[in-house]
Amino acid sequence: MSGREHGPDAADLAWCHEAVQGVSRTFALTVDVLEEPMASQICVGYLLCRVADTVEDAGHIPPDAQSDVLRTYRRAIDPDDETDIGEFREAVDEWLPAELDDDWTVVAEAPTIAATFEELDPDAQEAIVPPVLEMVDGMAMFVDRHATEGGLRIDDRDELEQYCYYAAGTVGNLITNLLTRGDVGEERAERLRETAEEFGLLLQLVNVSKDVYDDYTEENNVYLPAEWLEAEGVDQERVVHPENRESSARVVDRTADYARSFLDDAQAYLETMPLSNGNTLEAWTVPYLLAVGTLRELGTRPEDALTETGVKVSRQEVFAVMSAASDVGRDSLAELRQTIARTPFHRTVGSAD
Ligand SMILES: CC(C)=CCC/C(C)=C/CC/C(C)=C/COP(=O)(O)OP(=O)(O)O
Repeated sequence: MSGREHGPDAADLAWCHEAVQGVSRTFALTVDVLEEPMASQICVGYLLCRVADTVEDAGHIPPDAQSDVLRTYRRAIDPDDETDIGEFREAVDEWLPAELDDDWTVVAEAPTIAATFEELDPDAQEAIVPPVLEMVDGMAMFVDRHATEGGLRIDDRDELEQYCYYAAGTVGNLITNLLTRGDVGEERAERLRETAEEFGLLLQLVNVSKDVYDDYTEENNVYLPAEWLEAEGVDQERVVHPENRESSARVVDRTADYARSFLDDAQAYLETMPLSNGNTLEAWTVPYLLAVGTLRELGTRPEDALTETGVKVSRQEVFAVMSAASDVGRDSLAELRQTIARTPFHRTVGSAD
């Protein structure tokens, strides 16, 4: 391939940047504050992940078909396999909703994403492919495992951790592969490899804790472990039933606590990350601090994760965090984390700037 000389088609790359804005709050913010070439590499790498994630989350595709489509996608991404991305596009065609939302537009445009990917620097492609393949393998495995239940039903903490690894730990590895190209010392690279998965787990577990209602009602997935729900006397199928509100909320609490156990490793990652090839501290500090804020909100009203109300930090706080992250230094991360764990950040900002 002659990617090095030409680089991605400008219109396709611009489309990828626009697409990421519609599908992930985390990566919309992140890609915006990365510099080139990292911004485009993370953008395209994440879109490759997002195609698989949308197919996996699709409640309307029967598990057998879901798993077939995921495996076709895997073959199309694998450079050692002849399968063309066009075969995936054909396989998924019958499952595309009549009206394409942002997520399904990304699935339908998988050939554009793959073509853009193939024009990235070869070393970036090599960094991105293995974690994407691992993610797709894991997702296909989970779909097969829970085929008879029609949606995912996580059994216990180990299975929750395994799921979060495939959904987000692999993304942490993708980012780390990109960041550790070139001359990053071996010790530093090792530290990043030791904490990357945990960063992904933190973000995914925050999503699992706060999105219980939407995950169940829109995607027929229950990530709160059956074992933890049973200990509170709740059947997994009745996780969002009003009569179980208090008991399920205790499991939301427990899941949020589990997420908190990964905060130190995520912070260590931020403190270690090289700021080269267009990487910025700001890009990954924003999702980290927003996770801290979301965990604070979950701590005060876990029951909102079980209703349409949902749990999230306010827009004012998002803006305040983004603004603080734009000139954050590694040495102020610990203090910012402590502040946000206690109080919505926009209420403290006067003293912060
Ligand atoms: C080493 C390192 C930096 C690791 C972190 C890896 C990482 C960013 C993983 C993705 C986690 C995630 C939950 C994405 C989607 O969230 P979302 O809230 O954007 O998705 P949504 O908007 O679709 O809900």
